[in-house]
Amino acid sequence: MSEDTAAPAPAGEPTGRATTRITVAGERPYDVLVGRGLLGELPGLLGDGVRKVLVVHPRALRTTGEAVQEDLRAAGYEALVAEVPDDEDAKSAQVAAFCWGVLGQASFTRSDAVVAVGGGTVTDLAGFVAATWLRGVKVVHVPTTLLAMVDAAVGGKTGINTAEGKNLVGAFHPPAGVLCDLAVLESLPVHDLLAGMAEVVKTGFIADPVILERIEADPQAVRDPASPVVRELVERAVAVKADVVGRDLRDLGDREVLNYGHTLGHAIELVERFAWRHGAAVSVGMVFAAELAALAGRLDEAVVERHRSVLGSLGLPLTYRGDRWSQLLQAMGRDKKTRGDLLRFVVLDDVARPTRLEGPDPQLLAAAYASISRD
Ligand SMILES: NC(=O)c1ccc[n+]([C@@H]2O[C@H](COP(=O)([O-])OP(=O)(O)OC[C@H]3O[C@@H](n4cnc5c(N)ncnc54)[C@H](O)[C@@H]3O)[C@@H](O)[C@H]2O)c1
Ligand SMILES: O=C(O)C(=O)C[C@@H](O)[C@H](O)[C@H](O)COP(=O)(O)O
Ligand SMILES: [Zn+2]
Repeated sequence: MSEDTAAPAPAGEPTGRATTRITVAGERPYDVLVGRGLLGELPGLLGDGVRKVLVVHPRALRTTGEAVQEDLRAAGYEALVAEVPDDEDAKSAQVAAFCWGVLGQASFTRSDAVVAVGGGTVTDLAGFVAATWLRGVKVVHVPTTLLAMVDAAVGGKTGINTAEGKNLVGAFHPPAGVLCDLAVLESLPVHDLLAGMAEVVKTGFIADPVILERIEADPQAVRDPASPVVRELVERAVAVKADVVGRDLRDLGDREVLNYGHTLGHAIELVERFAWRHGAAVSVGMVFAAELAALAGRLDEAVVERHRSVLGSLGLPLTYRGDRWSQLLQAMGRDKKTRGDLLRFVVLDDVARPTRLEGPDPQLLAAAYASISRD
């Protein structure tokens, strides 16, 4: 992680700190910038040779999307916008086809680019559109939710949902750069900020316990997007993600740890027909994974309780409906970590010691579920 002064925070900004630059290694390394007032950095991340840019934004962020379009036009680009539905409705084959139509009508070539302005649903969709248009054009992400800054915009996993489940269609397509402008978090509803904190907590449990200590020290401070602790948490979580995806872009081994809590989490999202925020479902999924590891004799009960206390202090859910177990089991069978009939879970041996649990006994699974289920 390094600091630079390329885009100093405008006068009056609360932190007054320079921009932090976290480089993600890989075939084409790229930078994640964290700071305030970063939009001027967009042309630098787009790089040379780009003439046309499609700005993809959700309905709720029309003003922001159009402002980015205007900035790009002022910088000499031919900029278009594609407005997509809010929330998970953006991640569908129909919406991807709509974006391909816009790119086709405007004759986008391989040297042109896509810019995603939005939460994780929009970075996933726009990344997938960029991965598939002409078999791959540049994408730059401008994440506008905490979750997208710390997780979805970094690492090149892109995708859409199908009727059968989350992210079942997608591609690995790393961005050319990521701009995390913390000022945009100030309009984010607090429940969305806290949903993003679930993925921050995830990186704490799998790799960086200081994240957990910061939240435990002052759970109220993390509800204020202008607080220095939120910036530190963003930087720490991005650093964990950058390290993991820099070693294993294609999810062939190490990267699976980023799926902690997601086996049950994704199943809950499907059963809830995507009415739950991703982060909320992952919160329950992490408590489940912790209970499973404890029942398997791998994790101390104290660490299980630490899951409940950290996630609970953020107002995140810890339980789910007892009457949905068979539906959840069926959905978990389609998780990407499953091999044949063998369910596989990321579990912890301890904090920052992630491992895998393969093919757990069905009775163990049911017992772990009983410990998180409610009427
Ligand atoms: N590709 C990955 O590695 C990865 C990682 C984690 C999550 N994800 C995906 O990310 C998605 C969840 O992302 P999310 O939680 O950001 O949800 P989201 O994209 O649905 O955004 C949440 C809501 O906030 C609104 N919003 C966004 N920015 C705002 C702002 N600055 N001010 C006010 N409102 C704003 C959006 O319109 C939406 O209604 C899921 O589909 C999940 O699967 C992907
Ligand atoms: O980047 C990853 O790898 C992750 O698993 C991060 C998760 O937070 C994210 O939700 C991801 O989209 C899940 O991927 P999937 O492969 O289970 O669909
Ligand atoms: Zn996730």
